[in-house]
Amino acid sequence: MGEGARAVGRTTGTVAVGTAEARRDEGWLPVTEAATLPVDRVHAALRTGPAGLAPEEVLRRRSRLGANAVRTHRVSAVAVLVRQFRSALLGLLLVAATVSYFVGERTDALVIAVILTISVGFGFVNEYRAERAGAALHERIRHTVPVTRAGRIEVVDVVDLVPGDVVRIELGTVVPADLRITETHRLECDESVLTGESVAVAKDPAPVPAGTALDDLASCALMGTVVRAGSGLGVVVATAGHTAFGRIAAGLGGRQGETEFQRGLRRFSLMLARVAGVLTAVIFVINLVLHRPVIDAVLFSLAIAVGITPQLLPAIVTASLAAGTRTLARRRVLVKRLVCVEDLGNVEVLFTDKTGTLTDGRLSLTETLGPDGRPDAHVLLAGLLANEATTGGDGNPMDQALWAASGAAAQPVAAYRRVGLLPFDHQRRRVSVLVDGPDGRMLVTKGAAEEVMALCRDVPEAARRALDERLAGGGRVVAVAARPAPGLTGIGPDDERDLTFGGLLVFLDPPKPDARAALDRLATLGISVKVITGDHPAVAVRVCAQLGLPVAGVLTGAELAGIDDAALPAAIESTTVFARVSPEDKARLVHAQRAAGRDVAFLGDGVNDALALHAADIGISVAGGTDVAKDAADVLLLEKDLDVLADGVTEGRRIFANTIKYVLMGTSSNFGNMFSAAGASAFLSFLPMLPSQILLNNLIYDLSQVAIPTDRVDADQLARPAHWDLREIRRFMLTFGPLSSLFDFLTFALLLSVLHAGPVEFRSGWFVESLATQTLVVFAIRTHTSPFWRSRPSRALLLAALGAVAVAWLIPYLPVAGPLGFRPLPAVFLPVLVGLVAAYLALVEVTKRTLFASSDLLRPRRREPAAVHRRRTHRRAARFSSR
Ligand SMILES: Nc1ncnc2c1ncn2[C@@H]1O[C@H](COP(=O)(O)OP(=O)(O)OP(=O)(O)O)[C@@H](O)[C@H]1O
Ligand SMILES: [Mg+2]
Repeated sequence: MGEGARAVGRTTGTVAVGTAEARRDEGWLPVTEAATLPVDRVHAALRTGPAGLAPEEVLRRRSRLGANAVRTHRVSAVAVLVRQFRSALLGLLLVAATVSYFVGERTDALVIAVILTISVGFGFVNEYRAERAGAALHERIRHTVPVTRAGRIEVVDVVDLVPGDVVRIELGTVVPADLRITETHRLECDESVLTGESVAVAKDPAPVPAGTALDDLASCALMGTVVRAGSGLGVVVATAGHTAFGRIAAGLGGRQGETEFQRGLRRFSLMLARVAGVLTAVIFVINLVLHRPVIDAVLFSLAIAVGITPQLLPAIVTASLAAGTRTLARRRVLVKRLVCVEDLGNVEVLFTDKTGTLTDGRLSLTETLGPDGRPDAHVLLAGLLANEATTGGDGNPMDQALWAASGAAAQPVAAYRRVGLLPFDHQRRRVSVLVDGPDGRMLVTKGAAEEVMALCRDVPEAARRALDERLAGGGRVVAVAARPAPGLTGIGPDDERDLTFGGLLVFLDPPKPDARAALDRLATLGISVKVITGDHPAVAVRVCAQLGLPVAGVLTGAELAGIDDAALPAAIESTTVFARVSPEDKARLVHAQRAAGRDVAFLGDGVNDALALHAADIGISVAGGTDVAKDAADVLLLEKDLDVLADGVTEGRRIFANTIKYVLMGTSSNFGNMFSAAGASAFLSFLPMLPSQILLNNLIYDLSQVAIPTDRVDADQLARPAHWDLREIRRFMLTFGPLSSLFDFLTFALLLSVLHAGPVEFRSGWFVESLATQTLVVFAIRTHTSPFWRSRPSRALLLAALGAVAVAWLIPYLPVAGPLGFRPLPAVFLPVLVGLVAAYLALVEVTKRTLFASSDLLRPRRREPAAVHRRRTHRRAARFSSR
């Protein structure tokens, strides 16, 4: 058990029995109690202060209370091994084989033991490697937060937080522990992960009355929730399992959440297990009625059950996902968790920002226009004054571009002294400064052109015309404006009024040439791309036109405000460009799309994108993006490029398509064969296959399947996301299963009546036939194309399937044939078997056409709200994971 899990375990007891004093002795406070205390009492109780803890004290608390983790990603070989035996079937089989060993059937029991050992070892290696890959992903990802310790601000891994730490949180931050708020600047948190309530909760340092419920704790920020607006400072009062979030996460199980693939497989396995259970009971009874030895009957029926249940499947899916993450890493796409590959495959709608994705992202100043709409170098001065960057190259891209402009050095910036700043924010979309200069004290504003114009007393018609022209040409334009401000000492948003229009700054950010091809690729993947930007609609529309992205409709933030939640999904459906939107709008759009049942990806790199990144099914950011965005994202692109994103989607869908191949194999011949063996045992005077032979058959079959993840996938199976549908799978089973059995009985009839086979020949012949039908059927069902040879399988799959048949054919000639109960087949068997297998495959091929044509295996899924919530909690919890 990891430290986090241990902390969780220990807490549950403490919370139940501990007194407030006892908790203080341990060095933490329940958030409900801390919320009622004044800040200085909280500081005193936790022996901390505004300057934070000393490093030695942090270490002491860390070792006493453990990591601030609710998950562990330590891989324990022992745990993986134990899990291999968790199947009751294997246990029963081992017991039965042991009994059989002592009762007399020594060789058979030994053979069973050997085969089981190989199977278990194989499952172990697969699963262990996949788990290691998953853990390696977690090792590489760090979620950090700025913390004040011993008076200095340092960036600390969230799992290293201890009670008493002083933490700064801002827009988009996931609150890293239960915090008692000490200072706020319009701080609001989205606590829906805990309460299910999506309305943001305003925070304030004042204590709340005793007995206040968790969802009303205005003086605290709760672990796992997201800062929806503003910023603040808080002191950690409780970590890990001592928090409400920690308890919820523990309730979901300490391990990482199951993926939809895995859940689908588990249900599928369960379905097969039920069938196997019934079958086993029936065979057992039949064999008893026929007075066969009990132990033989037990072993035979258990072996059949093992043959039907797909033990290896979950491990193989995890291994495929792990291989997928490696493939993507080579394309410079980093996923934070294995499940992300699967989520990428599910994407139906992509919201993307404009700058850097559709455009180059390198802004350069091209024109400065005066109020008369004509070039005017003087306008640049205002741009340099209302500017948060310095010549050193920090600040936002637009401000940097102004400093980099050719005329910048010549501007008399030095003649002005800044006395106040109202920083840029994505809601206001402007920045203002207060400067003292040759004309006295001035307020200078720079921001979104039409919005700044609206604050001006009077804007010349020529300037408006110039703006419209530049926007239509795809230029990014901001306006500058100013007014004298004698006596003003600081600026608030209300001071940005009665301005005198100063001019326009026009920037060029040309479309990315290769974005066009990437957009086409996303379209063939059935993904609808929507552009979401804080920029002017005309600019976004222009870029779309240049890249060939058809624009169905345009909505601005102001228009969105007038659309209620019920009407929003329809509005989104008919819109391609969302412009002049705020960070909140971005998140609201994502929420609405998800609520309408679509799988949403959001691509963005700014602080203003963090909320939407959290809200999306899969958040994607860029290596060069802001820390908050990178922290919020599930996937990081090392290069901001839509094409690699298309790779990610393809990879996710490829893995799913290949997983379905296993399932269809399992439900067709494999199931049919086991069913036939069971049936045959009722009317034959001997067992149609020995238990050890069934297990060997199953082992070879399993081994041949390992090549499936390498298989090629037809384009039609990649064209849209696919989801599990158990009913469809059952339909396959009820069609292909009996079809396979039909051929088995034909084989039995031929073996017995025409070839006069005795028990040993019968088993040898059927061993080969059953393995050939089980493994070769993959070529027919791996593709919807007919005839199947028009779609080429991967070489590894071809070799594995043919190899399995060859091995089955060879075994009777090997020295092990004796102990295994086989004998070489007479020459006439060969053409007969070849004919049977060919006829079987032909029939599968014909049946598959009708089955695939009417199949809805690719049906879009309906999502249960509870599952969505659970998934989000798992995802949030994954960021608090330690070894
Ligand atoms: N440094 C700045 N000073 C003044 N105004 C700015 C500045 N940066 C951006 N703006 C204005 O605010 C608008 C929105 O910018 P913001 O960065 O919020 O957009 P965004 O959603 O990130 O857009 P994109 O899709 O281009 O990344 C810009 O179109 C511009 O008009
Ligand atoms: Mg941006």
